[in-house]
Order: sequence, then structure tokens, then C-alpha cells
Amino acid sequence: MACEDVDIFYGDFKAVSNVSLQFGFNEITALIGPSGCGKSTVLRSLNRMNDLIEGARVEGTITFRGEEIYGKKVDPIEVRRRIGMVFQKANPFPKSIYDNVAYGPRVSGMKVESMDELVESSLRAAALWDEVKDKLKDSGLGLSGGQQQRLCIARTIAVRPDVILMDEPCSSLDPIATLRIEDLMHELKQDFSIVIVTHNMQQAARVADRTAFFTALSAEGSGDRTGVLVEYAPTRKIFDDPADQRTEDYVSGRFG
Ligand SMILES: Nc1ncnc2c1ncn2[C@@H]1O[C@H](COP(=O)(O)OP(=O)(O)OP(=O)(O)O)[C@@H](O)[C@H]1O
Repeated sequence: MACEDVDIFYGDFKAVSNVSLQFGFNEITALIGPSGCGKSTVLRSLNRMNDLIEGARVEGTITFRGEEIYGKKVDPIEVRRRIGMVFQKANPFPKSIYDNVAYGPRVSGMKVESMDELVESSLRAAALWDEVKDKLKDSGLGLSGGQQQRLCIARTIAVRPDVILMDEPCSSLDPIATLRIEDLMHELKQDFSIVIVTHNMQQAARVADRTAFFTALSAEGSGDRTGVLVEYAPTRKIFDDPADQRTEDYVSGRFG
């Protein structure tokens, strides 16, 4: 997956300017940077989630497996099936644990030989099966915050995406639940590519193969601040030997 010269607007406001990034398969890429630099905006553009925000507009090229995802003939629902998303706050449906996982395959009309097996394998892949296998009919809302987030990951995996986008998936979790999700991410990258937005630099350093650092620049003559990509490199390089002073200031905690 790649974006090239991407600008993203909300109405007249240019939130993100000139972003070019290539995401590796079976890799975890972290998007980091100070608040308002456009990380979530970029993430949402990768599976056309911005389509759902009134006034949001993407210019430039975003391709997935060589195909332009904003192409006229492309079905955004299919894009979102292949490029799934996990949100900041776990948002299980008010349904049973089983039905949360089965929901996506059912509504997308996926051909499934055994729904029971698909539910089990998705819950296993999300490291939740052992905790819920005896209460699959209970409501997903009855689980702990960390379990709910893993349920949302299972729900995302169930439709067999190629890429999983994660928007600060651990920000409302305690440190133990956070480490659990990070371990899970390491396992998931065997089968999926992952792009994660995180405020937590240690988290980026722990999980990501590559890291993109963004900042926000003030536009001349207006108070608007537009997000730009400063540097994109292997995570170790970003943290140990960044090329740009702004990256160094941010990762060393001097700014942001
Ligand atoms: N739905 C929206 N409508 C209008 N403007 C928006 C919308 N979402 C974000 N913005 C603006 O776009 C800019 C980038 O926001 P975005 O949420 O992508 O940044 P971020 O880096 O993810 O921030 P944070 O780390 O605080 O979540 C900000 O100026 C924000 O106010």
C-alpha cells in the first residue's frame, strides 16, 4: 500500500499536505507526532473512512496492491473489508461475543463453510478465545476494556482483511492490557500489515518496524496548521539517529 503526494482537506482547511508513504507487507508502521498533525486523518484516508466525514476530501494517489483506492469503479465498502480498522475506544456491538465476530462475514455475504470455526479462529488470533470460549452467547459489552478491544480486533480479522489500521488502540487501556495488545500485534503481523497511530513513543519503539513522524506547520497569513510528514524510516533510525532535528526534538521529549 502506498500514498503519493496526498493532501487531505476538511472543507477549505488543508489538514495534511504532500504525504508520500509506502507501507510494507507483514510490517507494522507507526504514525507519530504532536496532537493535530494529521495522523488520524492520514490513517482514515487509507481505507476511505474519511468518505464518511462531511467535507473531507483526499487529493493525490493512494494505492493498494497497485490499484487506486479512490478510483471511480472502486467500492469503498470492499476497500474497508480489505483494509480494516480498530478504533481508539473499543466499540463492540450490543450483541453477543459470537455475533460480534460473525457480524462482518454475515453482512458482507462472505462464503463461510463453518461460522463456528471462523468465530473460533478469529477469537484465537485475537488472543481472546480462552477467556470467552464458555460464554460466547454473553454480551460483548460485558467484557473488560482490554477484552473488548481484542474482541474488536477479532471482529476486524473475521472478514480476512489484508491490512489492519489501528487508531490509538491502547489509549484507554491499562499497561497490562496494552502489553497484551502489543504482543498480539507482533503475532498478527505474520498474517497482516498493520498501520498504527500512537501517542505513545515507547509503544512505537516497541512494536513498529517503520515509523513516520509528522508535525504541523503554520500556514502563512492564517492561524491554520497543516500536517506534514517530516521523516519516515526504520523505527530504530527514527529513535536512535533521526535525520531531521524536529524528529530528534520530538523523540527525545523536547517538543510536543
Ligand atoms: N472531522 C473533522 N472535521 C474538521 N476538521 C478535522 C476533523 N478531524 C480532524 N480535523 C482537523 O484536522 C487536523 C488534523 O487532525 P487529526 O485528528 O488527524 O490529528 P492527529 O495528529 O490524529 O491528532 P491527535 O493526536 O490529537 O489525535 C486538526 O487540525 C483537526 O482539528
